[in-house]
Amino acid sequence: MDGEPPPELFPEQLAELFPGLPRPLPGPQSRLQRRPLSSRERLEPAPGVVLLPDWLSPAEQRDLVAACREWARPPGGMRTVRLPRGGVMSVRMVCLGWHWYPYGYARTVVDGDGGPVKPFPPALGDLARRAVADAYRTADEGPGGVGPGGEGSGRAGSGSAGSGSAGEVAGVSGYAPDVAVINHYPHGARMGLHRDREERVDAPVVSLSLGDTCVFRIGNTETRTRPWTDLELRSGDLLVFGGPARFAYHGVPRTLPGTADPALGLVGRLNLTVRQSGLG
Ligand SMILES: O=C(O)CCC(=O)C(=O)O
Ligand SMILES: [Fe+2]
Repeated sequence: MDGEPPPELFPEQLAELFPGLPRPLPGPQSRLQRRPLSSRERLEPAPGVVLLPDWLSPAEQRDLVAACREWARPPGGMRTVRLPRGGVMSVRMVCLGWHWYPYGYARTVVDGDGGPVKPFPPALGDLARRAVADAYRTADEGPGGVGPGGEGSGRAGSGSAGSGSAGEVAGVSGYAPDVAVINHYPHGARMGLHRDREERVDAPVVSLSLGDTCVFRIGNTETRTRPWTDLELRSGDLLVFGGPARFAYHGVPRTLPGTADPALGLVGRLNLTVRQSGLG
């Protein structure tokens, strides 16, 4: 993640405030298209970006929420993140494996209680590997039934992977995730457009959503401005961005408070991104 401008500033607001600002020409990602916000089909809205709705079963979602509660405990637990220029992120965050702070990785919570970062759980690595395999599975590889829900769920492998097939996406073979960044979005929280760029390798980012629905914006690799695509992410959805989209700007303009299933027992939204740091 980077912080120019601070996360609370959105480029469309900038454009409204300063209508005279020159608009950058669409970059190589100009193929990004607007899609219906609420489609529940497998979606590949841009090369390298794959959304698999309802990838996690309700039981897996509950287990992950319970695990997040444990990971949130001190030391090295859920913290408020301060940005170098004085801003405060509206999400709260806890990391596993490596501690992300603005803007780097450390083994201890250098911008919090100084505690050691909790270990990256092997089970989360397994889940992320399965996520990447499901996301970039080509149509002719068949459903496989390895995703949560298994065969017959009508999800895994249910579409053409297009340019996203595993053989072509950087960092898929030998994918070795070692970091999880867990964000809690209380009502009203959001995350400005940024790139995940503290990692030293280009392996895909795996993102799992729990609780309230959000609007997730994925843009282009060049600028914080359009073209971008808004996707609705609901509890249980898997989003993977890799290959040409690995370093695309992305963010969460808003969550939809109260949309979570009350049975999940979660107020707000949790997002887990699993990454490969390349830090060794
Ligand atoms: O909450 C999300 O869906 C995105 C989180 C994110 O972009 C990040 O943690 O870097
Ligand atoms: Fe991010």
